[in-house]
Amino acid sequence: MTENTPSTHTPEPRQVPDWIPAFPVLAPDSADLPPHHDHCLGCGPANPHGHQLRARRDAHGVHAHHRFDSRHVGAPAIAHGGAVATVLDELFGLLLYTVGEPAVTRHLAIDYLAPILLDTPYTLRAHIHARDGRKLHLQATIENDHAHVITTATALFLTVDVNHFLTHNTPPHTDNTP
Ligand SMILES: CCCCCCCCCCCCCC(=O)SCCNC(=O)CCNC(=O)[C@H](O)C(C)(C)COP(=O)(O)OP(=O)(O)OC[C@H]1O[C@@H](n2cnc3c(N)ncnc32)[C@H](O)[C@@H]1OP(=O)(O)O
Repeated sequence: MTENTPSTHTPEPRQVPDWIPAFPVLAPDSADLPPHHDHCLGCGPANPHGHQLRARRDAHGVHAHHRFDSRHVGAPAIAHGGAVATVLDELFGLLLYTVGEPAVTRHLAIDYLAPILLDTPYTLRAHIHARDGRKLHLQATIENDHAHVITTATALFLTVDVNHFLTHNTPPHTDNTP
């Protein structure tokens, strides 16, 4: 083609890589929600350093039963606050299956009302408190097995389009060696 020949090439629409998950709205049922991707720190089943959180939809939002273990220790026998934050952030991320759109954490606030003990069962719940355009105002709790709320969290997630995840155009890191 010479310099003066008009191009007849039609650009391909931007391809969405298959590692970008769809976010269908899933109905409440007894099935575990799909992970964001296999190596996601919060929910990826193939990430040995991750929390491998498994959550389900319910009438209000999502819930999960979870135990922190020795990988997440802060003070002896107590879960590290950052590990707790990761799991809450993840649970909020799984709420997106009630929204049907990708969104990311803009603000996360946590009240640690009592220590979370390792190797102890907890129930986590999250729901959408309000939506204002792109802004998703989210709330969550962690209860112990006496139904005492020992952690509360709020978050602002902002919906984003798929280009948000294509900025670096690389798939998630799948090599878990340091
Ligand atoms: C791997 C494959 C991908 C898988 C997808 C998985 C997804 C799920 C994964 C889940 C994993 C777990 C989850 C994770 O780990 S998600 C990972 C952690 N989060 C991030 O990396 C996000 C980083 N931040 C950004 O990229 C940008 O800041 C975003 C895109 C979020 C917003 O930048 P953008 O330029 O677009 O927005 P804006 O700044 O114009 O703000 C918009 C509006 O919001 C209002 N506002 C802002 N802040 C606050 C505040 N604090 N209180 C009240 N309001 C606030 C603001 O005034 C404005 O309002 P208005 O003027 O419009 O009225």
